Amino acid sequence: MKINNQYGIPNDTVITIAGTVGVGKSTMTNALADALGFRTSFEKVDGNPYLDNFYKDFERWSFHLQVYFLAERFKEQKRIFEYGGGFVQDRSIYEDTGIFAKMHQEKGTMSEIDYQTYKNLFDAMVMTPYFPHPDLLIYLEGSFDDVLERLRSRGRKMEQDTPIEYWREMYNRYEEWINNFNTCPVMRININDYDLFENGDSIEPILERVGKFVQASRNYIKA
Ligand SMILES: Nc1ncnc2c1ncn2[C@@H]1O[C@H](COP(=O)(O)OP(=O)(O)O)[C@@H](O)[C@H]1O
Ligand SMILES: Nc1ncnc2c1ncn2[C@H]1C[C@H](O)[C@@H](COP(=O)(O)O)O1
Repeated sequence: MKINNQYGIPNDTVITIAGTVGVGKSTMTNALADALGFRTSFEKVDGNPYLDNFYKDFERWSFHLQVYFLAERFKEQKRIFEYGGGFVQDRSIYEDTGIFAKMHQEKGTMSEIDYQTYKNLFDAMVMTPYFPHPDLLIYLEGSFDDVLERLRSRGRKMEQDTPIEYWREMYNRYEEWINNFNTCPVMRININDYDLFENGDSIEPILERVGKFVQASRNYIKA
């Protein structure tokens, strides 16, 4: 096991960043990958052939979008595996089903049949012993108002045009989801506890915590 950093984080570690839309996952992904010399895996928003249409008509496009995201994330998973790890990933695959697909099914914007088809596919591809889970899921959390402010400041039109209730519903679901998530180790970070723009050094304590988490979970697996 090779380690090229002072935090004791092995070079083959896979870290995934989870959290609601706009909370700061992409920014954190870049900061951690830069600090560790890791590769990044981003979800593509530009060039996503369904996303714009989805926001205009959930019922029509939710199944298509979920299948698209699943295929994209699975391809990324394969790439991560082929490189032998050393990645920071923007959004976990678990949020697709645990948050998005479930929410649309329960709100009636994805039919029960479509949801079951999607869920069967997801379980067959992901929830199997052959699918490598990340070493650590970093969950970013903050107040709803702070997240909304970030969403506004980012200014993606399709998200701005979506009613605030959508983001509130998602925010509440995220809190419940993370409290019950146990597929891989979780480290929670409050977005008020660091500032990657004004104080680049605030990544340091995060890296130290990541090192401790990864070592503890690898020792646990070995024992
Ligand atoms: N630590 C931070 N402090 C202040 N603003 C941030 C921070 N991280 C992200 N942002 C801003 O919040 C918005 C959403 O961040 P982003 O990383 O794109 O979120 P996500 O990937 O979770 O959707 C962007 O405008 C980004 O510049
Ligand atoms: N699985 C998904 N279903 C619906 N919408 C999704 C899914 N994954 C991501 N999205 C949307 C939400 C945002 O508008 C963009 C990008 O997400 P972000 O949290 O900003 O990285 O895609």
